[in-house]
Amino acid sequence: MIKIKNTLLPPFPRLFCNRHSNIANKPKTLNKIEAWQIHNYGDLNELQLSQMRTPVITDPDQILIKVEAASLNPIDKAMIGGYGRRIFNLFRENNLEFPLTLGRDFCGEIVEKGHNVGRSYQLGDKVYGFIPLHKQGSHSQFALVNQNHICHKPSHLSHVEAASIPYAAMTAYGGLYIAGGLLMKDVGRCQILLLGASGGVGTMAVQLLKAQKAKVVSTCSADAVPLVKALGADNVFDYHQANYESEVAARGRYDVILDCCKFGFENLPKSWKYTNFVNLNSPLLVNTDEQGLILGLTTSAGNLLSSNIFSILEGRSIRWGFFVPSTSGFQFIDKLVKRQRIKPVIHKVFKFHELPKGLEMLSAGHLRGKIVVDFGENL
Ligand SMILES: NC(=O)C1=CN([C@@H]2O[C@H](COP(=O)(O)OP(=O)(O)OC[C@H]3O[C@@H](n4cnc5c(N)ncnc54)[C@H](OP(=O)(O)O)[C@@H]3O)[C@@H](O)[C@H]2O)C=CC1
Repeated sequence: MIKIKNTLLPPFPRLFCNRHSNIANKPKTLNKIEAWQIHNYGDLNELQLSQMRTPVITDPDQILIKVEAASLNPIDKAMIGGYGRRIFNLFRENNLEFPLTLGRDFCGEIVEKGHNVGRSYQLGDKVYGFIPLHKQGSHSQFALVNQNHICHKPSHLSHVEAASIPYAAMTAYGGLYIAGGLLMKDVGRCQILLLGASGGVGTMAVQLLKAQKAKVVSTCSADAVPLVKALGADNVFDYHQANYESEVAARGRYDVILDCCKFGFENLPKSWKYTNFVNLNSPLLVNTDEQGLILGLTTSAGNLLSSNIFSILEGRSIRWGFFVPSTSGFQFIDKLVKRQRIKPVIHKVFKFHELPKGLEMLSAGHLRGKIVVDFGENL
């Protein structure tokens, strides 16, 4: 059931937005926009549809977006449970932890901009992009974003399609290119193994790699094999089949194995040869949440070191991959999207007021691409 909570925040001074605003696109009552927020950590029941003031630009690089669509990501559900709170709270503006708006990417329209934002972004422009984890998110009718974290919406995509891409693609980029080291390599000569290629991150990773002519071997469930093949993967193996481990091993050495399904380094068959194994579910944030910053960081460093001790001797390394809010990374992805080398893969679309249903579906797993929330004309 939808719960509505009134959380009218005190207005901040309008320091940086001066004349760059498009009042016509704002809601009639500025004090009453809606956002999905949590007021405590817990389970999905903590999520409430709150009424709040339209966010106000406080940084000259900020842009106010009227959000038209936003995707759902596993991190949204994890953050409802308090995941990452110790580290993210270090960077939150005004130490404002609650109410917390989730949502890490979006597509929408520029309605206001700070005075550092140049002519390349005009009021009324349609853009898509991402929001770093320590910021208030995009599951809100209006959201503040940084001009370095957006690009113009590709004209061939709908707002729902465009919103499905940024966070998942940037996680694939962070895992493969930054943690996996592909930035330093001739990707066309690399062979990559994607574990869990059917999900949000996996479907982006396949397309990113194929756009650069890498050899891509991937695993997924039987029903997703046609999808992953259609995205371009060279070999796709159903991980429920008894012989899949030997089939994967038979393809030879992998420059990177990207784990998009919590497979775990410790569960890798000995027969799989690789240079870098990238885990997208590092224990870093869980350790700091549970043990505090110093002990958590120390434990995490110990975890990483111990899993690497024998690996390094054998010429391979275990790494942690993350979503990285990289401007150049997003520009790289945007180019591939605009050349139609990366296409959106959407599992299901929910309306704004149905967002918790989307998170329930996400929690149940077995996704084939992204769940996206369409904000529609509900302002
Ligand atoms: N560190 C970071 O910054 C980030 C980390 N992540 C993490 O990355 C992972 C991927 O995220 P995302 O793609 O959004 O998640 P999804 O839930 O969209 O995708 C996971 C996919 O893996 C499949 N799968 C499950 N088990 C296996 C298996 N043993 N072998 C092969 N495929 C399997 C699932 O389908 P099926 O079960 O039907 O086979 C599903 O399609 C998540 O664990 C997430 O927590 C995501 C974003 C950022």
